[in-house]
Amino acid sequence: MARRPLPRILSKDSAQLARTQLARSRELARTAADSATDVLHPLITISRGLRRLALAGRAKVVATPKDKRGPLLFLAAAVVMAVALMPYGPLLAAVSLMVAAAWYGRDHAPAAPEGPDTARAERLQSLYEALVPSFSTADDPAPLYAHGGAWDAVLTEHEFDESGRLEHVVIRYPAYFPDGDPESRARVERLLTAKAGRGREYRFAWEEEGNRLTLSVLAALPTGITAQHFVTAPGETVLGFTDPDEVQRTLPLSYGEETCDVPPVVWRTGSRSPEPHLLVMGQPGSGSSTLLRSIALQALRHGDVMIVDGGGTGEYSCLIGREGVLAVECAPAGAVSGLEWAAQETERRLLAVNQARQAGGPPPEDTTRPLWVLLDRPTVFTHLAEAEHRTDPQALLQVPLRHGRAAGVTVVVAEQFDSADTLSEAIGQHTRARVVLGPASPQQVTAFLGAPPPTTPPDRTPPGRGYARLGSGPVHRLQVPATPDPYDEATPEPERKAVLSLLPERTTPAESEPTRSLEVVSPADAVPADRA
Ligand SMILES: Nc1ncnc2c1ncn2[C@@H]1O[C@H](COP(=O)(O)OP(=O)(O)OP(=O)(O)O)[C@@H](O)[C@H]1O
Repeated sequence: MARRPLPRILSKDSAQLARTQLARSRELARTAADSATDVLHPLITISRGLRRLALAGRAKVVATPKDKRGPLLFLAAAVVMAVALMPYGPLLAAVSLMVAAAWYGRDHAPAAPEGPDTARAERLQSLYEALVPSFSTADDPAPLYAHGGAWDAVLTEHEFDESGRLEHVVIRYPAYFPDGDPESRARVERLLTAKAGRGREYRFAWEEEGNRLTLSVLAALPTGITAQHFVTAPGETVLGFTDPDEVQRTLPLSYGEETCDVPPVVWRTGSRSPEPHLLVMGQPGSGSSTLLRSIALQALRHGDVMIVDGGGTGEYSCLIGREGVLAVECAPAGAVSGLEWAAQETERRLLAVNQARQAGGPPPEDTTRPLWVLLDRPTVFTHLAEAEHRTDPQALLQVPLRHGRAAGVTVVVAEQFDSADTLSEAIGQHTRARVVLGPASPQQVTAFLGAPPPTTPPDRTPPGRGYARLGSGPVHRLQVPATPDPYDEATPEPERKAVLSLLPERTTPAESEPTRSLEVVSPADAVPADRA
């Protein structure tokens, strides 16, 4: 299989990756050409001078009347003879010729003006002026920023795209600017976003030690990556894809005959994971069910999955009756019985593991297969439970959330922003891996992830686009792989095929399974006898 840096299908979407590589190669070629020119410059000047002298000599001969050419040639020959007979004559003649050639070979073209053209210089000046109120105080004796001051002392690097829009700029700011204060930073970032042009995504990098702020324009993340078999180790789940400079690792992805390497956001689960449970938050239609489906397909490679779907739209029906799928519950009673079983199973595993440890043995086999509990919109059941005075399924999550890590039980919850305050305290406390999808204000992202988004919000947020943060790590931009419901008629054929190819074998005959309605399997029936 041919491996190329980027397939065409991806390069449309991930122009950033391709552009970075192209820019690097261009930069390399330009540097090599510049170095060669520097080394060969004297030689080039002398040859140019010799050529000019030869042309001047020829022109002189042509301009001399024919009757005077004979004496002229005689005179020249006499001079050559005299020089040849003089001590060091040939050497001195050669040196003089080289000096004359070097003089005549000088480049007389006026040097190209350094720095940006007028329009660009005006933009930089306007950016500088806009920053004056933020980066100056009245009592600064030597302000870096002053009205009418020179922008080139503080905007130390700048790049524009072909259309003349600012693409990258490094800004020096005074040491007294409170760059540790989020509100002061946000004010400057808002201002720069407006001045550099809205409608694009910007990353701001504050270098507090050097008092430097770097603004860079980010290309959109690729949206064309479909669900596929990701090359990961057991215990690793790909949440989506991010910027190349954000993570050390890349994953090979296949597109028909081609492959390309894309940087993933990998979430590690299991007994050593510091972030054993995940909470996904977003607006309706932002792609949280799609992310849960993607996680379920990856989890089923090594473990068992139980799904509790409060949305009740049948988005997980493709998983019903598949090997490893213990239950897909979409009714309140089923959700409660499913989660009761999950809590008991967590306790059983915990006890068995503890007993085995005390006996000095390895964990029993029936505790090692990961169990995943995926809940889409659990607050719907909370609301119903309140109305009917029944058990709130969220209350049953306490044990899997608290002890799941040691028992190999992972909980993933997806909820919408408007129901966030109905989520239980245990969910808030124990879900240290977080994803926010769809349109969200910087304040919402900061409150949910515990850190501000590293980029300005995109103008248009496609489904599956957002931010991810694992524990106290950095906030990553994220694009979830397209993992649509294969039974949805609107799903494009290639994506439908991709998802169907990842589904495990059926354990119930296909005829008995409804195509589009939801079947509810009791976990007690579904769990294999040796694990029940
Ligand atoms: N990562 C993605 N790539 C491409 N399309 C996506 C992605 N995520 C979601 N979509 C599309 O966006 C639409 C909504 O997705 P999804 O149902 O997952 O959102 P949701 O947040 O669960 O919304 P709801 O709660 O209203 O069902 C679907 O048509 C889906 O195919």
